[in-house]
Amino acid sequence: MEWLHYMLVESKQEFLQQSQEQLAATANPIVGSRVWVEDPDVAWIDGEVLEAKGEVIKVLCTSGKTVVVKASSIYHKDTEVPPSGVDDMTKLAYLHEPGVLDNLRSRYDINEIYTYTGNILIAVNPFIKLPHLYDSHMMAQYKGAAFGELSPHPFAVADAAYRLMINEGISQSILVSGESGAGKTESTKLLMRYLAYMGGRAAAEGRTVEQKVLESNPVLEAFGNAKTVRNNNSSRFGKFVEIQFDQRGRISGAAIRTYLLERSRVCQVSDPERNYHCFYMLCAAPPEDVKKYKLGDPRMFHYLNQSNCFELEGLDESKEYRDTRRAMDIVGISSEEQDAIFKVVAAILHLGNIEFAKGKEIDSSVPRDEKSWFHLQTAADLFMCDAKALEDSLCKRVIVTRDETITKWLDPEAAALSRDALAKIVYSRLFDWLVDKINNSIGQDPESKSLIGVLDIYGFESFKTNRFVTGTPFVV
Ligand SMILES: Nc1ncnc2c1ncn2[C@@H]1O[C@H](COP(=O)(O)OP(=O)(O)OP(=O)(O)O)[C@@H](O)[C@H]1O
Repeated sequence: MEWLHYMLVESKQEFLQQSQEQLAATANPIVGSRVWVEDPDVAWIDGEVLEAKGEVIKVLCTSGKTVVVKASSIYHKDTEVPPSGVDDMTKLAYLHEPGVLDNLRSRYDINEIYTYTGNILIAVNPFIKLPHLYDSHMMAQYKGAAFGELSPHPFAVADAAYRLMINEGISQSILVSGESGAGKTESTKLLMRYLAYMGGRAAAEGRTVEQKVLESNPVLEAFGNAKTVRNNNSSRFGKFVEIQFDQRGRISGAAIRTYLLERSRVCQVSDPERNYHCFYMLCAAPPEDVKKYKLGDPRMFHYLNQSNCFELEGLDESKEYRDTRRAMDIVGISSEEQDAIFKVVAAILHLGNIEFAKGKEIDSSVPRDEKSWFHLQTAADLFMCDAKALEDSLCKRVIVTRDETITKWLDPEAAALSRDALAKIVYSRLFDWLVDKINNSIGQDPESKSLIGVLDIYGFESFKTNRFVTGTPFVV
């Protein structure tokens, strides 16, 4: 039950207050009552209290095991819950962790992946396609239905936000939060699809704003997504999509704001993860492009071969390259601009292959061998800059004081760090440029009356030891 995510439409106050009151429900369990106790294998297991002596409680678990636990570590079990669970967890007598997880599991077992907690929607990732849940017939059903009248669904959340915006004239936001791989990006797309359905214009009016927003996804994913331990297509950036509406509630513009791109991934990848998708797809481009950018097998490149994962099951990188190019055409990135983008991507790979050795001066460095000189020259050609200037920027540091400018040599380790810093900054500028380009193509409406924002805050990973701080966890 680890793939959960939460969507919040309005205030979280009510939920927090209620859960705090109900957490206190464990006091004084009596003999014969049903309780939850922690279990090392299944997280929580239910059982019956056999003995209660002050703080010490003896419980006969449903697994047949008898355990002795502290009164403060057990939770009452709600025996009134139907076997298929409840569709809104505020209906549970006890809103504590074992109760919530048990209810989500009961619903998941009958293929109900969505559950409310008041106006929060909780989704459990099904990891299988459920097209019947998201078709136009389903959207028609949720249109105008009161929140809670139909089964829990992202369309109901989007519908409630849309109606509040129209009826009260106030802009709304929907927060999509959860751990990596929980399904936030998929849910964000569903929310946008529904908002497009409600506020969309007729197809006869040409390519619509909502089409453009959805069409920009493959471009953003190629440059901002990567395979992680949890998710083969993990978004490594946060995204706030702002859909703007006119007086009549029709979509009039949109903007995508991105933040916190995980820059360290450009030059540091751990097994079995991968770098950003665009690097691998460029290595699998048609031979003329591979030749033009002096690329080849991804195993040749330091920024890719720190991990042993190069391919993704079921993914044809050369097709991904063609699809990304096509998506770039659609969002209005010209073929000259596309060439410039991929030159930068290739240059970063060459940059990563420059190694440094000690130079003649004390604590200085120079590219190590013929191979490093080749990659330096190629990176400079692709960046369209002078190779000597690039070498100096890696091997020297310029310090400007009030009175003078001092040039300091860097030793081989410092030069390698300076190379990685350049790769990261260039990549993140490229990403920002792409987002600007997409926004120009979608078009914002400075006159818009109100907007609905969808925040997809990317997943935090809960490892035993967190190597990188990848984002700020949200507490819902
Ligand atoms: N509603 C759904 N129906 C079917 N499959 C889903 C659904 N939601 C998620 N998935 C599956 O789970 C995978 C991971 O989902 P998604 O990329 O949306 O996660 P995420 O929370 O955005 O992760 P990250 O924070 O790492 O970007 C998807 O590629 C898809 O295969």
